[in-house]
Amino acid sequence: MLECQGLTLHYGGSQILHGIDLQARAGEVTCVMGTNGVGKTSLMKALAGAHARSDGTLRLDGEELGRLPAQAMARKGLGYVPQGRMIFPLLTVRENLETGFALLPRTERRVPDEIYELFPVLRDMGHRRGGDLSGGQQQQLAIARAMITRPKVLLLDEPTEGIQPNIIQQIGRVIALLKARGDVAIVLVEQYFDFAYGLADAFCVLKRGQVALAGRKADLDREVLKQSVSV
Ligand SMILES: Nc1ncnc2c1ncn2[C@@H]1O[C@H](COP(=O)(O)OP(=O)(O)OP(=O)(O)O)[C@@H](O)[C@H]1O
Repeated sequence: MLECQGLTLHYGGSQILHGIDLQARAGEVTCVMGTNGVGKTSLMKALAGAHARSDGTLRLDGEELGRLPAQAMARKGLGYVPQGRMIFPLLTVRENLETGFALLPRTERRVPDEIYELFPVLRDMGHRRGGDLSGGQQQQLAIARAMITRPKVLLLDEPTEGIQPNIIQQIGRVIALLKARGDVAIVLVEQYFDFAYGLADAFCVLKRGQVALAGRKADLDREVLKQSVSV
């Protein structure tokens, strides 16, 4: 389980996150929601070590994680799929996957069969350049690359952004399959309410850098939740 408490974050002099508490359990999807600019991406960056938090504690399976840089966070088990996917457009699909190897011991540097079972399109397109893939395929590649390091936590920042509605379902299926494995805690930033509601087990709604509403899906009223994330 990933637990953060009292997390704060600044960009220079401006404070963006004001004491966020969040828990994400293995085998569950914890959905971070909120309107544009409330700090969702900043929270993901802080969890991934992509931008250092200013304060607050972070624990993974009970182990306290200091303010580690992104590579060290990844080694600890935090897999991060940033907004915009950040795949390498000129590298092939296979090479993009292999960039995840840097974090693994030499003996474990191979793409597990399971990755291709989850994302068959990546096997078929192994020699194509990342930049030639569709948005949905790139998103699958970005998730697969994060899975190469066998993370305990998968941080997904708006995986449906800029993707055609029919492909969004494919992404949803992949997230549901990863959740069903039971060993990964998925933290999902998502704007599409129905998509998020279908996948989530728990919610954390942000407003101006603070938690406005949080809880388990079963304990939250759907309409109240929907209202809290609408503009
Ligand atoms: N590198 C940065 N330097 C300064 N301010 C930033 C930086 N990145 C984000 N911000 C500001 O921090 C606030 C929160 O941004 P953030 O991207 O975390 O929000 P968000 O909820 O993810 O928004 P969106 O839904 O639009 O992606 C915004 O006011 C944004 O302008």
